[in-house]
Amino acid sequence: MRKLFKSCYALDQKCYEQYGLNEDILMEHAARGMAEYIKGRFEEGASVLIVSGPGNNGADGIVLARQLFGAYEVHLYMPFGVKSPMARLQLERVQKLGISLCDEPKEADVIVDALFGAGLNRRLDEATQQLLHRLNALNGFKLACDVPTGVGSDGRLMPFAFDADVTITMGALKESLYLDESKDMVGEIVCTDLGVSRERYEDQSDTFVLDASDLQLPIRTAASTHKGTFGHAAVFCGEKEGAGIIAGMAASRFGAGLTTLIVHEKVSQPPFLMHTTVVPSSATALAIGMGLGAHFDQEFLDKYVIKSHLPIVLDADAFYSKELLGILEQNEREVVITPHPKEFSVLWSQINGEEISVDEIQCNRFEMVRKFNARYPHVTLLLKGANMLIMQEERLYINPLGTSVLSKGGSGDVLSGLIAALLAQGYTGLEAAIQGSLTLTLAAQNYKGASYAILPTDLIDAIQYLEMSQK
Ligand SMILES: NC(=O)C1=CN([C@@H]2O[C@H](COP(=O)(O)OP(=O)(O)OC[C@H]3O[C@@H](n4cnc5c(N)ncnc54)[C@H](OP(=O)(O)O)[C@@H]3O)[C@@H](O)[C@H]2O)[C@@H](O)CC1
Ligand SMILES: Nc1ncnc2c1ncn2[C@@H]1O[C@H](COP(=O)(O)OP(=O)(O)O)[C@@H](O)[C@H]1O
Repeated sequence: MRKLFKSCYALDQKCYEQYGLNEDILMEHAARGMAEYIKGRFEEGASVLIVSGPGNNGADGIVLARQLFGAYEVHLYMPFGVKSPMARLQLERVQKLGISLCDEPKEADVIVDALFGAGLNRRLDEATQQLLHRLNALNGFKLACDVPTGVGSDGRLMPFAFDADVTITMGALKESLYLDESKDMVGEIVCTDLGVSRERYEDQSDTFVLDASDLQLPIRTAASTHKGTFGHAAVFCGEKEGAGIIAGMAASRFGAGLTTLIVHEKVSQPPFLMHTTVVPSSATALAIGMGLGAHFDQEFLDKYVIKSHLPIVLDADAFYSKELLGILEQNEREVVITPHPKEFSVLWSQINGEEISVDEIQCNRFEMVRKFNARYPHVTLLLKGANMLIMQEERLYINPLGTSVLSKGGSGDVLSGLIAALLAQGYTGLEAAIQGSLTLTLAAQNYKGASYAILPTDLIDAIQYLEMSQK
């Protein structure tokens, strides 16, 4: 897993004050990171259009032009002139080298966006939007310097943004690159160092990006075991019984020794799942909310869910029930909640009486998750989305490994089942949420069918092969 930062301003300051570096050195390395990437992908002689803005993001682009000039066919386009002292200095240097500016953007093998980076501080005007439109329409490979123009430092997408194939980000990873809204624009994210190693550049952080290598499957190592060794997941099956059945199948596939569906009446579950009308005394974890509706009366929920001490996953319809949300106050219990943004909006209104739209949540995903955590630090919140956010006790993890393959009814039910399986096997809420989410996304990546075709059962099937694909 890698550290993530809101902004790199303080980290740059540390380079100046503690390591005696200066802007010039940092910039030279920023550009070198981009140059190395281009050299690794494109033969000498390839054409590179660099579109530079007036600030230090533009200055990075000008330095790149200098570093590539001679070996590559460099076109430097600077539609807004220079404003920052570093941009002015870098422009003087390239002019001495004989690089002249071009009058308009033109097709090239590589298109570099160095218009605005971390300093974007207001809406892009019409002319800049038009320019981005033109750049996005070019066929060349698109590289964004630090942050694609149009992705604000708070992660909000302007009406228009550069559509990068790769973003070479400077020094450390930034939160703005990992908002759902940015996911289509940033492309691959590559972090380059700025003259000191990543370890020396970065400070403490309580925010992390998860990698595939963080996956730890519930692999069985002991030999003298029986099914009770691996816990008993009890999954509530409500009005839409399919949701509970999918979650139960995922729980069984992910290693719960036993899985029981809690039902009112017989459901058409697969033969390896049991069903009962009460929670079995051997249960070690509960999952409730998927397709629940108003299936169980309050007395039943009170007895078997709210007054239970068992670790629990709350999902979907659970967020519409003030009584079930009372579980959030149970400080001694392992509680994982897995809302998607609409459910988070409902949850927020239930716990705070404050209405917040899905759009507002999506623009402020990190902030909203942190606000929730400030109130319920012991609860593990997993906010679903293109990049899932997971937070407990002031530590925030982001899983960027999901794909649109997962945008299909039932994927979230699989996730609840995976988390319930791990809770049943004794994982903490945080570990269960992290590992369940990694498993869901990696199973989706391993799916070999067409991107539109997956079924929740395909995801569940893919889980059995993760162990082999990890080796
Ligand atoms: N230690 C360092 O400094 C390092 C910095 N590095 C690089 O510097 C980048 C940050 O540079 P930066 O701070 O100069 O900001 P940048 O993104 O160029 O934008 C500011 C300029 O844009 C303008 N402007 C803003 N919004 C606008 C809008 N909507 N529409 C129009 N104009 C707008 C703004 O104008 P003003 O507000 O002053 O009127 C100002 O002129 C960073 O992303 C990285 O690439 C690396 O080299 C590593 C070391
Ligand atoms: N485009 C996407 N990229 C990454 N993950 C996605 C994408 N679309 C959906 N997901 C993931 O799939 C799951 C869908 O959950 P949810 O909407 O609750 O489904 P359901 O309730 O129908 O089972 C979530 O974990 C979400 O993060």
